[in-house]
Amino acid sequence: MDALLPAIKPGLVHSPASTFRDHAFLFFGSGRPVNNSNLIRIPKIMKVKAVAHKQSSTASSAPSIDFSDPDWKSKYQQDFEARFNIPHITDVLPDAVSYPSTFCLKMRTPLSPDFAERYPSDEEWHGYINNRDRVLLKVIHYSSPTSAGAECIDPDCTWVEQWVHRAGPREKIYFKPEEVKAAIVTCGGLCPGLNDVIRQIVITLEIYGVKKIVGIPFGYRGFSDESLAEMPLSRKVVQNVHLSGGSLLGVSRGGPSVSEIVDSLEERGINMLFVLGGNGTHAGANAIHEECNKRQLKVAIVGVPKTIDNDILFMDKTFGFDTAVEEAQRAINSAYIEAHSAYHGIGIVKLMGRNSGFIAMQASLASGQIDICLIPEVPFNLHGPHGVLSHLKYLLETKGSAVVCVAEGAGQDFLEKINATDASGNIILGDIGVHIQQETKKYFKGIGFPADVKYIDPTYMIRACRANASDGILCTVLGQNAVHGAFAGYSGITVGICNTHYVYFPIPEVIAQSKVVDPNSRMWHRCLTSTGQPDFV
Ligand SMILES: Nc1ncnc2c1ncn2[C@@H]1O[C@H](COP(=O)(O)OP(=O)(O)OP(=O)(O)O)[C@@H](O)[C@H]1O
Ligand SMILES: O=P(O)(O)OC[C@H]1O[C@](O)(CO)[C@@H](O)[C@@H]1O
Ligand SMILES: [Mg+2]
Repeated sequence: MDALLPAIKPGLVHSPASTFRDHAFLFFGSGRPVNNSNLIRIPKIMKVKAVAHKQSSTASSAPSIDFSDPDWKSKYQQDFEARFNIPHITDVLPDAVSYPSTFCLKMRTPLSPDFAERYPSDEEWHGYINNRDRVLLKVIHYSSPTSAGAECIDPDCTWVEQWVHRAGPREKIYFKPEEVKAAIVTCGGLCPGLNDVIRQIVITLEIYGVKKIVGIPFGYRGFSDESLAEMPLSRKVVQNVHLSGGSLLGVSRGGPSVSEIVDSLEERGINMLFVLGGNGTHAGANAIHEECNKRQLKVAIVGVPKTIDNDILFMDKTFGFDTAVEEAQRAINSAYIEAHSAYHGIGIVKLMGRNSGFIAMQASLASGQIDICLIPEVPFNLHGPHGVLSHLKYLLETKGSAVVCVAEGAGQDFLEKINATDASGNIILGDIGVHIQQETKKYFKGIGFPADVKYIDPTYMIRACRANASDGILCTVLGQNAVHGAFAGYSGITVGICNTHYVYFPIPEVIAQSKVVDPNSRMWHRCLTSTGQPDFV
């Protein structure tokens, strides 16, 4: 162990929970920023917007783990269990009554005479999830902090099991279907699969026996804008909505305050709210959940993470991401063909990804046509002997053409700050794609080296399409599980896929930071292997 120490750069790392529960942990590993972990070093590039600064944080005064304490591991695990505990309506309403579930897996049809009264409660086989079922959050046991991508809690990289709650239907439900008014709202930007999730939520609610289901139009705005009427939803209404992209309900950024939203929930008699959105939307959902608790309302608030950026912590992926990556292939292939067919052709493609380079990285990997992939997490120079431009010259000299894929959040330091935010408080970014295009043209003109530069920005095309099959399945499972979570009485939770299993997370844990690409991960290394690009610093 001692021999390893010089290679280890421990940093004080705040876990996502530290934002909420005054904890911090030492991180041992390669010393590079890590992500997708319960141990997070906050990278410099992180643009933490309203999500984080609207939450209270006392993390800076947090204690760290004392590894000389022989019980540190069990204390860590207890803390973890507490952090990932999922809030339940009985936490604030201890007298809330439960009922046998009306979700019956053996029911042939909701109208079948055999099962008109649902399954008898003494039925042995039921297919329900036990509340104590758990899923392992981390499945790799790194034997050393120097293992690629290692995420270690202590200097010995001790194996610490971290369990999260398994999603699915429970035997006991806390809402009588006939007393439920469920609402669905879609917020933030578009994402392939929104309609698939809406559809599955409606279908599953009906299977439980819910009759009152409505859509709130245009995101949170729909709660306050009186000109926007609720949209009644049923299996019939949503039957084919997944065949097109976008959101049946519409989306928006910004909107009313949390207390206005909860006033509106009360006025409308909504006691189940399904919130589809990204980090910002989930921050809102959690605040709505807390406000409902404060008012002692029996309301279940359940999120479904939506983002093509794939920037939500702890999840294998978010719905829409796969489709966006797939759609990006068209743009990359066009850039490749243009570049390849031109004399000294250079194709540049900009892809979405405000804080995270997942789309750019995966699209580059998938296409096999990218020579240079630039993401927000990995600093680079454009100019200078090790810069992107001189590598482009080398590529033109050796291969005759080159293709660059750049994430929208990359290289923001090169651009003048716009100092503006959108309606939700997200920082408006400068256009790195146009900047690289201009600098590339200038550079080759300056050195008198012919180069034919073509720029493609498929921005909205990669998210305004319908979900592919893989995302369609993910949306189906997430949508169904969202309803199971609400009926089971959980609130302030979100659903996710974790090591291929489906789980519930408490919302604050997944939005504490944006998930980012770990420059020390195997996946980024694979991307570098595939492109063959050098370091640009
Ligand atoms: N910290 C917050 N507290 C309460 N509401 C918030 C917060 N941050 C954002 N919201 C609200 O959530 C909604 C969506 O936020 P935002 O526009 O940031 O999209 P998002 O959910 O992060 O999705 P995307 O990935 O498309 O950006 C907006 O209506 C916004 O007002
Ligand atoms: O133009 P809009 O709708 O604000 O959305 C743009 C943003 O949406 C996202 O796709 C998802 O958050 C970001 O990558 C991008 O910056
Ligand atoms: Mg966001």
